[in-house]
Amino acid sequence: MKIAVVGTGYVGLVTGTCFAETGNVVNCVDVNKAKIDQLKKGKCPIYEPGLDVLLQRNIKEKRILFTTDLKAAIDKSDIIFLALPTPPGEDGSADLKYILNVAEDLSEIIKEYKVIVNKSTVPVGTAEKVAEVLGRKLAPELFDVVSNPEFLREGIAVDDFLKPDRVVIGTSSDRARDVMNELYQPFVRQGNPIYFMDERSSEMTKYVANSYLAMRISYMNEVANLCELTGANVDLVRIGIGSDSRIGKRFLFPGIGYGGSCFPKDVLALHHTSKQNKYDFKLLDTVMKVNKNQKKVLFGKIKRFYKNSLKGKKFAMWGLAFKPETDDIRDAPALELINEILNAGAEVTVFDPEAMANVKAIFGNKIKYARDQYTGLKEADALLIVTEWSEFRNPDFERMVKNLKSKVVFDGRNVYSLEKMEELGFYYNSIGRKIVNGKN
Ligand SMILES: NC(=O)C1=CN([C@@H]2O[C@H](COP(=O)(O)OP(=O)(O)OC[C@H]3O[C@@H](n4cnc5c(N)ncnc54)[C@H](O)[C@@H]3O)[C@@H](O)[C@H]2O)C=CC1
Ligand SMILES: O=C(O)[C@H]1O[C@H](OP(=O)(O)OP(=O)(O)OC[C@H]2O[C@@H](n3ccc(=O)[nH]c3=O)[C@H](O)[C@@H]2O)[C@H](O)[C@@H](O)[C@@H]1O
Repeated sequence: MKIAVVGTGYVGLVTGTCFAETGNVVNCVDVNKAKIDQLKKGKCPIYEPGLDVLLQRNIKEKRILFTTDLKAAIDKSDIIFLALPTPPGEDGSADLKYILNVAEDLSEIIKEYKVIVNKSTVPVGTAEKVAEVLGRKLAPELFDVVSNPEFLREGIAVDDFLKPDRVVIGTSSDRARDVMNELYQPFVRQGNPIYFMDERSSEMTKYVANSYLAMRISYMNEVANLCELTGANVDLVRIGIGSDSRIGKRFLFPGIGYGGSCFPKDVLALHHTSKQNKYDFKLLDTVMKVNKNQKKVLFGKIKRFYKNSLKGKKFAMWGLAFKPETDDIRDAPALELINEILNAGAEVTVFDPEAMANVKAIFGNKIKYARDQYTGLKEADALLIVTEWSEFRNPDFERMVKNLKSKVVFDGRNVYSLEKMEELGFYYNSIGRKIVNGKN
C-alpha cells in the first residue's frame, strides 16, 4: 500500500518504518529540514532500540523515503497518517493547531480519494473537526478521516508497533475500514485483535488508557509513601498484589513520579475535556496532585538527610531520561531534581547513556557531565539514582564503594536490594522501603 506519514517524531518515524518493514511504500514528511536531511542519510535522529537497523534496511530497499514537500508525499500516497504534536495549551487542552493546519494544507492538495488517519493523541471530536476543515474545500467522497491511536512505549516502540496488544480503529466508513483492516493484517497474525469502533470512542480509548496507567502508578506511589511510614516494604506489597490476575503485575512500580511526553499531558487533557463537559473528574485531579508531589519525594529525602543545609554539597546523578532505553527527557523527573539541587546551592555531575546531549541543551555548563557512570562519583557526597537503566542495576560495586566520597545513595527507582546495600555499608534511602544504615 502507498502511505504518507506527516511528522517524523517518535511516533511518525516508528510508524513509517514499521509500515515499510511490512512491504508498504512510505513517504515521510516533516517541516524540520535538518531532521529530514539526517534521515535521508539513514541517520536516526532519536535513540530508539532496533529502529536504526529497520530504518536503514527500508531506506536501502527504497520502501521509506523522506521529504519536506507535503504535496509530493501526498500525491504518491493513498493513506495519510498524521503523527503531529498535540502539546498542552495554556488551559491544559490538547493544542490542535498542528493537526488542523495540516488538514487545511491537505484540503488544497488532495485530488483523489485518500484515507486520512490520525495517529496523534487527540480529544474526542477531533476526527469531526479534521473532516470539517477538509470538507470546506473537498467533496465528501474524496476523503475519510479515521482515528487510530498509538499505544507504543518509547524504548520498546518497534516491538510495541510490530506486535501490538490491540489495534484500535475509529471509523464510520466501510471503505476506510477495509483499507485499515488490510494494512494492519501483518501486525495481528498472532490473534491480537483489531477493534473497530466509532471515532469518538477510539479517541477516548487512548486518553483513558494513558490516564488509567498514570493513576495506577500514582496509586502505587501513594502506597509507597505509606509503606515508609508503617514499616512495610512496597516491593513486597507490589508482588503481593500483582499476582492477583485481576490486578496484574505491570505498571505497579513506584518511583519519583511519571514523566515523558504523554502521561502528564494526556491526564491534563482528559481533565480538561471533563471540565469542558462540566464533569468533575476527581480521580484525575488527584492523580496530577499526587504526581507533582512524588516528583519532590527524592529531594525531600536529600534535604532531610542534610538537615536542609545543601550549600556546597556535590551530587552524582545516574539517569536523566524519563525512563530507560530512550534519550527523551520531556517532563523527566531528573530536570526538576537538577533545578532543586542548583537552587539549594549544591552541585551535580550527571550521567545518562543516551540523554546527555538533550540535557546539555537545557542546562549547559550549570552542571557537570560525566564521561561514564563512575567518574562523577569521585567528589560526590551522595549518588542519586533517577532512571533505572540496566547498567545501573548491577554496577561494579567495588568501584562504586572506592570512588564515592561518602557511602550515601538515594535511589528513586529501587534498583538495589536492601540486603546488598546493607552488606556494602551504604546509607541507602529508596522509595517505599526502610532506610538501610539510617533511620526512617
Ligand atoms: N512519544 C510517544 O511515545 C507517543 C506519542 N503519541 C502521540 O503522538 C503524537 C506525536 O508525538 P511524538 O511523535 O512524540 O512527537 P514529536 O514531537 O517527537 O514529533 C512530531 C514531529 O512533527 C513534526 N511537525 C510539526 N509540524 C509539522 C508539519 N506541519 N508538517 C510536518 N511535520 C510537522 C515535528 O517537526 C516533529 O518532527 C502526539 O499526539 C503524542 O501524544 C502517541 C503514542 C506514543
Ligand atoms: O501515549 C504515549 O505516548 C505512550 O505513553 C506511555 O508510554 P511512555 O510514556 O513511552 O512510557 P511508559 O513506559 O508508559 O512510562 C511513562 C512514565 O511512567 C513511569 N512508570 C512506568 C511504569 C511504572 O510501573 N512506574 C512508573 O513510574 C516511567 O518511569 C515513566 O516516567 C504508554 O505506556 C504508552 O502505551 C503510550 O503509547
